[in-house]
Amino acid sequence: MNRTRIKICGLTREEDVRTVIEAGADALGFVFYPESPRFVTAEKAAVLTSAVPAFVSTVGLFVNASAGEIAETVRKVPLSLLQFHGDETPEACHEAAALASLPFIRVFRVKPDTRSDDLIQYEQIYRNASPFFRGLLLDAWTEAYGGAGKVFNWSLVSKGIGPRVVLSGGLSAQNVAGAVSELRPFAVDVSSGVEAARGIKDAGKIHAFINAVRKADETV
Ligand SMILES: O=C(O)c1ccccc1N[C@@H]1O[C@H](COP(=O)(O)O)[C@@H](O)[C@H]1O
Repeated sequence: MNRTRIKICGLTREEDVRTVIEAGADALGFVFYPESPRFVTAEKAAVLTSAVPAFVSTVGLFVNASAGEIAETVRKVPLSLLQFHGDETPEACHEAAALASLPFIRVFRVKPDTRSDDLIQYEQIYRNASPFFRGLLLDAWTEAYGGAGKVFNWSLVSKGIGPRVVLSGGLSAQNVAGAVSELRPFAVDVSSGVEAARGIKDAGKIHAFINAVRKADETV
């Protein structure tokens, strides 16, 4: 049986962190992008991550932050992985990851004219640029960089999109099983689809999302 890894992103409250851990997510995401409604300061994230047990990952999401800013955050918050969700070049990702001594994933924001070859090329560029690179995260292209709850056209990417690909963009308990069976990503990542309001998670939606992934895992 496949076991799709699950990341729940955009956590801002201790009760939501507890719910996500109890529900069995593999990774928790914290948004260090000041323009996001889910933004948390490093000080707040340090409190939120203190409740995270061993073997559950903590992911720091950044949008066009400098290597120095990221290193400063990492000094205060125990993060396992960096997520670059802006326009960061391969060199910028490598510099920040090396300074922070942390691996990273890089977003590819899928547009209507994206082709499978574009993903393969992009993946190779980042892989060649840095030993800290751990894979691509696919999201729908939006002006706001991410967290918009927007689904991209999955048929633009091939089935079995890659051993390390993280799928995101408008996922929810309603559509995630289809995504897992259709694309077989290594992991799925959700923010808007498990919220009651921006930055406020909904425990029922979190449990429904994780149950839907686990049920789909039984069929692939
Ligand atoms: O969550 C945000 O506010 C955010 C801001 C800027 C860049 C990315 C952001 N979130 C990430 O976007 C994708 C898709 O989220 P959604 O499920 O469609 O809401 C996901 O990887 C979030 O981690």
